[in-house]
Amino acid sequence: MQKILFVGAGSMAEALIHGWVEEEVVPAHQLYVTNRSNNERLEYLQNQYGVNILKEHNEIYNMDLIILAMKPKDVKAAFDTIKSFIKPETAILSVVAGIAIETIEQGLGSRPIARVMPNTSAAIGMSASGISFNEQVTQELKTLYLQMLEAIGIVIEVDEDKLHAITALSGSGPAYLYYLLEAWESVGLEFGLSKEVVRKLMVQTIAGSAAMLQSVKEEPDVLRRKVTSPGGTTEAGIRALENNHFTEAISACIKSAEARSRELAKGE
Ligand SMILES: NC(=O)C1=CN([C@@H]2O[C@H](COP(=O)(O)OP(=O)(O)OC[C@H]3O[C@@H](n4cnc5c(N)ncnc54)[C@H](OP(=O)(O)O)[C@@H]3O)[C@@H](O)[C@H]2O)C=CC1
Ligand SMILES: O=C(O)[C@@H]1CCC=N1
Repeated sequence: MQKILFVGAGSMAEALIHGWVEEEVVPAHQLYVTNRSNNERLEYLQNQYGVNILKEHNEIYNMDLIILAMKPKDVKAAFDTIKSFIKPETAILSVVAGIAIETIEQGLGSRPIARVMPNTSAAIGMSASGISFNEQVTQELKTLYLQMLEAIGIVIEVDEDKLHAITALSGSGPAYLYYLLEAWESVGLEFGLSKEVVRKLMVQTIAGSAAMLQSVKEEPDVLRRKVTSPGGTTEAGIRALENNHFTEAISACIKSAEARSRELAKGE
């Protein structure tokens, strides 16, 4: 894989570039970026990570891998711009939520196509990614993709239909946790603690809980019960969550995201 082009240069492209360059998975000089119009953004990525800016569309012909990293609504326009410049052997890796392999085949022709659903923690080597392939992806190419994704976190191969669920769970997942932290932080401030202190406590609490789940190998409900003393503070807190329909809210959150991914697949 000598030359890799990101078509779309936003948050997700940057997270992957950051992770791959930092983890020395792909040298920056092999990475190229292009977008619709924001040249400043391309210059920022060039200055920050040492990647190349694609100068003209003819250069697309030299790419070994094209990573699709635009919003789902922009996919069609991007296909129209790039399709006549892509050579038949060039592989495609799409991070676009909801857009099916079949749609990419229709837009860019029959070729090796993989869909990956990473998350923005790829930037620090902590992505949780799901991946699916079409039949033209060789075992060698699969292995390469899995290595590239394992270098920036964990990766799980699934049937393409399950990517909707992975998008809803771990693709969008960081945003749910940041949203939780926003709420947590504002209560901490209400109690008169400094933002710095609350942040330190919450980050450590989340990291510690995740590490406990990973190392102690007990179910979340067992770990939860160990924190919850009868008649104590946690019990009071959990009761308030129940009274405010916490489980229903989380279930609705993830199911709405999954349903939205399916809508995106239909072009809605
Ligand atoms: N952000 C996330 O956490 C995750 C995102 N994804 C997926 O990654 C994709 C990108 O998301 P994100 O990075 O957040 O989006 P951003 O809005 O940050 O970036 C989108 C990029 O696409 C470019 N673009 C738009 N239209 C075209 C076009 N026709 N040709 C070339 N480039 C184009 C934009 O260029 P310009 O600025 O010039 O308009 C911009 O660089 C989405 O499909 C999303 O589903 C997947 C997993 C997680
Ligand atoms: O919100 C989105 O549609 C994308 C997909 C997963 C995370 N961000």
